Amino acid sequence: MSRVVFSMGSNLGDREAALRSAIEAVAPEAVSDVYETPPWGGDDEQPAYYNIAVIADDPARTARDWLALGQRLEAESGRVRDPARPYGPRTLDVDLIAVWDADGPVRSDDPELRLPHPLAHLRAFVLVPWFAIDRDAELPGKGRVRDLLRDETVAADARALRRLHQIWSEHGDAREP
Ligand SMILES: Nc1ncnc2c1ncn2[C@@H]1O[C@H](COP(=O)(O)OP(=O)(O)OP(=O)(O)O)[C@@H](O)[C@H]1O
Ligand SMILES: Nc1nc2c(c(=O)[nH]1)N=C(CO)CN2
Repeated sequence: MSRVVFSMGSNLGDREAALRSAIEAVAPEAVSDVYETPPWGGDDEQPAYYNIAVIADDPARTARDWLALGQRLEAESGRVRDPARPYGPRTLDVDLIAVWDADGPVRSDDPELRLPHPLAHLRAFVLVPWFAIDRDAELPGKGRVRDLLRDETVAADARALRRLHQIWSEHGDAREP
């Protein structure tokens, strides 16, 4: 088995369409509503993001496969990287937050794939959508998402998020906003 939690974000172009294409490509088990979130990380001169959390399960895929899929989706969205702005605007960002295989949580220090994602516990735009689709969510090594959301800074950031609308339904009838 291989279960993955993705954080997906977009703040350039048609944000909704970029997220929809990515959702379709991963054949998810659960997808959060869309949240509008202020840019996190200090590069504030850019549009608000649309962020979602996505859970997918595919016994045939390894963590590396999920990474490759995410990177392909980013490229297909037309993402252009600006080395001068590591946290600059992007058409699509697909981050692997955590992956579990048959042996439990996958751990990796490889810069190409760090797991669990080393900054996830600090990011309300990751934790709030994830908690919304899994009340028992746990970030390996950091604890329950429910508890991580109680951190003062994370909680303050969480108050600045705006839940917008549903983007996917398990019955296959993803709704227009
Ligand atoms: N858990 C992970 N999920 C996605 N990419 C990762 C992960 N760990 C390492 N990477 C690597 O990070 C590199 C930079 O990715 P990207 O520019 O999208 O980072 P970012 O999303 O802007 O920043 P952050 O890693 O802080 O979320 C990629 O080349 C990828 O190989
Ligand atoms: N609100 C928000 N801020 C970000 C995001 C993101 O998806 N949403 N992604 C980043 C790099 O992964 C950096 N900052």
